[in-house]
Amino acid sequence: MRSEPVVQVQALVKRYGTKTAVDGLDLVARPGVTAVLGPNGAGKTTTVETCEGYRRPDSGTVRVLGLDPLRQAGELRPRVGVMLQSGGVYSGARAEEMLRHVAKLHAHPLDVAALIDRLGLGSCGRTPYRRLSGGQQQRLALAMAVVGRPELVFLDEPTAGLDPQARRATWDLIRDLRADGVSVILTTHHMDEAEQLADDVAIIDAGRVIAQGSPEELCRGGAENTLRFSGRPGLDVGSLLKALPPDTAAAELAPGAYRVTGRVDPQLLATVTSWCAQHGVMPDRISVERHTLEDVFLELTGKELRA
Ligand SMILES: Nc1ncnc2c1ncn2[C@@H]1O[C@H](COP(=O)(O)OP(=O)(O)OP(=O)(O)O)[C@@H](O)[C@H]1O
Repeated sequence: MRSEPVVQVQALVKRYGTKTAVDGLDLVARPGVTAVLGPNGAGKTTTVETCEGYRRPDSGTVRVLGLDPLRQAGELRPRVGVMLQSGGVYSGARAEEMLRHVAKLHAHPLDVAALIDRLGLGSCGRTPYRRLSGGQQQRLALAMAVVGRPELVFLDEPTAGLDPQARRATWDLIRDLRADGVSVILTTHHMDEAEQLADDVAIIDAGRVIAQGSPEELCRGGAENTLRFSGRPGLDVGSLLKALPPDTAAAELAPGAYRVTGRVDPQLLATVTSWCAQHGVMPDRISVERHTLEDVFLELTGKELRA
């Protein structure tokens, strides 16, 4: 994979009348899968549509594969796949015909039949677009975005409203794209999707990127994690605390149910189990609750992700 950024956005500002939708946004996406997360109205779609060349920045610069999406659109178009939420499709066209048509516009398209099968669209290949279900339309839009073997794909909420099976098929397809060296910019409302698929996550709020990093980095940088164990009631929690690093808390929440909060790393786990061994305690259950991306998001934005 090339290591130069696939998308570079600098100081992007985009206003709609008096409303500033994007407010000096900086974003660098490297090869791989980048998830763009943010609460409703944060400016995700506006940013992505500017990268796709559908919107003109009021100020700032946008480069996609090193090119200007407005001035170099002709050069960029065959190299980039875009999944449109809706529209742009003649409602009477049949699903398979449409996909074959898009495939023909590209020099080295994917195998259309295999892609149809892959996305579970086999039963509706001859169905006119307007008669497809919402989920089928969405999978077709995904197929149309990737069939040309682009170097980079923009996927705007690709699994919104899909059933679990279609969602898994979409995830598998995105993983395969990544393995083939295709970069993906993915906006999503699903934290688990970002955690599962993304090499890098950018959290957008009020028109700016407020945090960016791998899911692990973001979760590590966030608040404390929790370790729970159960043992006999009435253990000397004060003595356990003395064995633990400063800034760690420990408590017996209910008889025999203990909770340790702090930076839970392998060393801390080892300290707790060795303290138990020294005190003749056999913990019958021990668990670590990792801080999730959802927690980080909530802490940073103060908002729930879902609408
Ligand atoms: N065409 C438009 N005209 C006026 N205001 C707009 C337009 N498009 C978006 N906005 C406003 O700009 C802000 C950012 O919208 P945008 O769609 O980029 O956010 P988003 O993060 O994609 O939100 P969502 O998760 O709800 O899709 C919102 O306040 C929205 O209402």
